[in-house]
Order: sequence, then structure tokens, then C-alpha cells
Amino acid sequence: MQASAPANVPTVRHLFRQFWRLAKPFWTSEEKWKAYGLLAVVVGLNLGSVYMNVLFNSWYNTFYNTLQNYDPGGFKAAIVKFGWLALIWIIISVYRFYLQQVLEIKWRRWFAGHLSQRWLAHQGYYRLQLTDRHTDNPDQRIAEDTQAFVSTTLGLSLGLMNSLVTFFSFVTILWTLSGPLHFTLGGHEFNIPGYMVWVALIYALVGSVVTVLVGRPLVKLNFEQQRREADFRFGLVRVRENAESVALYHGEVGEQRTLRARIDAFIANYWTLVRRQKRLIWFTSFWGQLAIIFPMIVAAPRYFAKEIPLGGLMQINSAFGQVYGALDFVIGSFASLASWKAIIDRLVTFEDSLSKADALPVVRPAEAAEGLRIDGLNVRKPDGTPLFSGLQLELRAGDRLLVQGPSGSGKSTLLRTLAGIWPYSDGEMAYVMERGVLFLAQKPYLPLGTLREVLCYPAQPSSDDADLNALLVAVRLEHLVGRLDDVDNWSHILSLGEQQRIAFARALFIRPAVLMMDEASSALDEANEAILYQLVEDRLPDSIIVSVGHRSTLRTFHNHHLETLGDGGWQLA
Ligand SMILES: Nc1ncnc2c1ncn2[C@@H]1O[C@H](COP(=O)(O)OP(=O)(O)OP(=O)(O)O)[C@@H](O)[C@H]1O
Repeated sequence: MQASAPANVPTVRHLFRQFWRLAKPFWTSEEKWKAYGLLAVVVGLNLGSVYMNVLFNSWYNTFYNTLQNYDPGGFKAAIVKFGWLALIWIIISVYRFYLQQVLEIKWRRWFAGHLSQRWLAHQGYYRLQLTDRHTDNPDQRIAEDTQAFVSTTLGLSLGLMNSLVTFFSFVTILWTLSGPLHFTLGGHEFNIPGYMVWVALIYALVGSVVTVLVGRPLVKLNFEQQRREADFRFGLVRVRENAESVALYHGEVGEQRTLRARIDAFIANYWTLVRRQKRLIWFTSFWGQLAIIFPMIVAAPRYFAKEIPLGGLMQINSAFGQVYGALDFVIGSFASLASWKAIIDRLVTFEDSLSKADALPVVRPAEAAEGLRIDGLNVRKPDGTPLFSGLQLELRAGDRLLVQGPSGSGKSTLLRTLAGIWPYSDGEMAYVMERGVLFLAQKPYLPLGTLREVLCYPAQPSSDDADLNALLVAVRLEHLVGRLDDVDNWSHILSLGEQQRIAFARALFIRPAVLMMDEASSALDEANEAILYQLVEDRLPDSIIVSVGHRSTLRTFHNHHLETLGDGGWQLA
């Protein structure tokens, strides 16, 4: 999109349009008035600080003239005036920082909340994987990029405003102070009005252009550094998450090799980065030192010619510094614009993927007074390959349906469709929803928190200890009795079979009208599996059960049987 833009102007306009797309929701939200108010105060304080610099600049003139004139009274008055100016300047600096941070925090809080809500709404977090597997790390977009977006936007825009106002104020001052420069060259007389302004402009331009040229590769190098360090971190996290498998394989040597390679990769980039920074510091420190003395040298002839007093010389020196600093920021910020654009691109891509996920059809089951009814249901893979064609099914309260068939034939996808999260389907489905529907997966989801919360999830945790402990005993987790309020990483502590038993206990606690189980007992031995199914049979006699499972022993606990035949075919028995 960017490459095809005919010139720079549409690209810049495009960038600002993208920026406004991200910024608009906050600046038109219910918090907008507070935000505009804060922004106005911050802008006011920034302008105030520029004005203070102008006052300091004229103070230099007064102060050094009192020195030159051996005027102790004037000196004392100048010191008192300095005290006042410094006090106001300190107050402005503190509140300029603080209120900008307040605005930044408010904006960031709103933006991160807005994006995470967009991500969670309509199950975007799930559907994103269906539409766009290339959207990397939504967590990083929501956590880091929102922060970078807000702080870079405020830092760049306020910094630019500050620098431009500083630049124009001090260029005017410098012009007034500097006076004309006369000289003769090759028999011609030259008269350059406001020559210090031209000197400052050329000095700042040369300095900034060289800085940008030498420092340009730094943006890319910094970006690459972050990417390589993230790769290394991800390598470490993978070992932590797969600790047991790695240990069982004794895979330390292999892991060390991978980690070593990743360390070498980010260190290699770091060397390039440091060398480039070193080159840049050679220049910036030379140019910065020269900037201290340079305006003095250029303005000195007029001082020695007694055209300006010492105060005038010092004021020119300080005005020169301000003009130089402001221009340096403006030119330097072109480099920051590149990283600002990168952040905007990432966030816009994320927003686009979310919109694409939102646009997927929503296929929700309807509510029925009783039972479960499926009429002409077609289920497909994302690429359109049929998994179920024209499925017809009717179950009454207390019915148990077992879905079986070859691996990859669409059994889990049928449950996803019934749960209302699979968009690639059409047809009619309706079931009783008064007590909700519960879905037990092969690998149960155990949230972080107390065992009580894990057991009752997603319902409100119950405070009936006796009931919950009895459930633990029923699913043969006696050793967990009495630990209801222990907080732990339960999905790491419990074996898969134990986690599946927790999930069964959850079903008995929630007592859903429809219970769907996708190989929910696959990690259990047949005896334990039978005990759990019998428990469901006894305690949830009116619930409709739809299970997916490979074991033939499961048939005993079901009175309907659905067989997948491939290519959308199915058979009900
Ligand atoms: N998110 C997805 N994106 C693309 N294809 C998918 C996705 N989820 C499932 N599929 C495909 O749909 C088909 C059916 O998958 P499903 O998980 O329903 O099979 P299954 O019958 O439950 O298999 P198993 O018995 O091995 O669990 C598979 O070919 C799978 O690759």
C-alpha cells in the first residue's frame, strides 16, 4: 500500500489517517473532555516553559552587563530575579511532566482496555486464529504497543510543538540581537543582516544532517535488537513450559545449542548497534562541544568592536543554543517518526485482523423449550471442505449421544459448532439453555487461583465446603479435600487425568442442561472412566450428553450413536 503511493504527501496523509483511526476512539470517548482539558493545560505549560526560556535569555543580558559595569546593586537585583524565574520554571517543569504523564496514563488505560475488550468481544481472541494466523502476539500489541503508541505520540507532538515555538521565538530574538555583518570579498562589499541567525541555521542543519546520516541505521538496529531478544526470551519460555518433555528427552544439549544460537544472534546485532552508537557519539560530542564556543567566536568581532556589550554576547550565545537545540530536535524527530509509523502499522494490522474476525458469520444455536434439535446442519473446514452435510438429529432430556469416527473427521468441530463458536457452518440448531451448556475439552482449562475457583469455573465459586469436598471425593480426588482455598498453578501440579476428573466434578457442580465432552476422559483408565460416566448418569439424569470418544467401552453409557463417514457423510444409530 505504502510502496504504491505516488509521492510522499499521500503517504504522510495515509499515516495520519491511520494514526487518527487509532486515536479517534479515545478522543471522542466519554473521557474526551477531561483529556482535552489536560492536553490544553499541558500545551499551556509547554508554551509557558518556552516563554520562561525567553525571559532567562533576556536575564543573561542584564546579568552580564551588571558584571561588566561593576554594578553590585544591579547584580543583587538580577540574582533575586533569577530566584523568581527559577522557582516558576521549576514549578512549570514538574507539572509539565506530571500532567503529561496523567494524560498518558488515562489514554493508555483507556486504549489498552478498549483493545483488550475488542479482542475479547465476539470471541475475537479465538476467531483471530481462524482468519489470520499471521497476527503475531496479540498480547504484545495490547500491552506494549498501546504504551509505545501513546507515549511516542505525546512525546513527539509536544516536543515538536515546543521546538517549533522555541525556534521561531529565538530566531526573532537572535535576528534582533545579531545585527548585520559587513565584509569585503574580492572587491565587493557584503552586508548580511541578522547573520547570527544564518550561522545558527547552518550550524544546526549541518549537525543534524550528519547525525541523521550516521544514526539512521540505529532505528532498524534497535528494532532488530528487540526482535532478537524476544526470540531468545521465547526460547527460554518454551523450555520452562515444556520442562517435563525436555527433561524426559534429556534435551539440554539441544536446548543449549538453540539458546546459544539466539544469544549469539542478539549479541551480534548488539555489537553493530554499539559500534554505530560509538561513531555517532564521536560526532555528537564534538559538535556539542563546538556549539558551546562557536557562537562566541562568531559574535566576538562585534563585541571587540564594542558594538555589543558582554550581556549582548551572552544573550546571543544562549539564543544560539536554543535555536540549535530546537532545530536539532525537529530534524532528529524524523528518525522517531519511523518507529512511530512502525507502531501504528502494527496496531492497525491488529485492528484489521480483529475486524476481519468480527466479519465472520456468527452461527449461534437458538434456545429451545426442551431437548436438542439439529436440522440440516452443514459444518465445513475453513477452506470449505465439508465435515458434516445436512445433519439431522433430535435428543430429549436424559439422552446420551456418542460421536465417533476417524481422527480429523470433524467430531470436535461438531461440538465447536454446537457451542456456537465455529463460524463455518449453517443450518438450524436449538437446545435448552436454562442452566447453560458446559463444554469439557480433552485438556481442561484450569484458571489461576484457588482450587475452589478452579472447581466451580466458569460459575461463581461456591462457599459450601462440604458440597465441594464431597464432589472431590466422588471423582476420586480425596487427596485434594481440605485444599479448597489453596492458590496454586493447578494445571502444572495435577496430572492430565486428575485435571479431567476436576472437569467432571465441575460438570456435577454446574449441572448444565447440555453437557458436551470432547475426549474428556481420554487420560483415564477404563475403570476410572466408567466411574465418572456412571456418576454423570446418576447425578445428571435429565441432562443431554454429547460425547466424543474413541473407546468402544463408552458405548455402554450412551443411547445414541453418531458415526462420521468422511466428506460430510454421517450415520446415526
Ligand atoms: N482452526 C482450524 N483451522 C483450520 N482447520 C481446522 C481448524 N480446526 C480444525 N481444523 C480441521 O478440521 C478437521 C476436523 O478437525 P477436528 O478437530 O474436528 O477432528 P476430530 O474428528 O475431532 O479429530 P481427532 O479425533 O483427531 O480429535 C481437521 O482436518 C482439522 O485439521
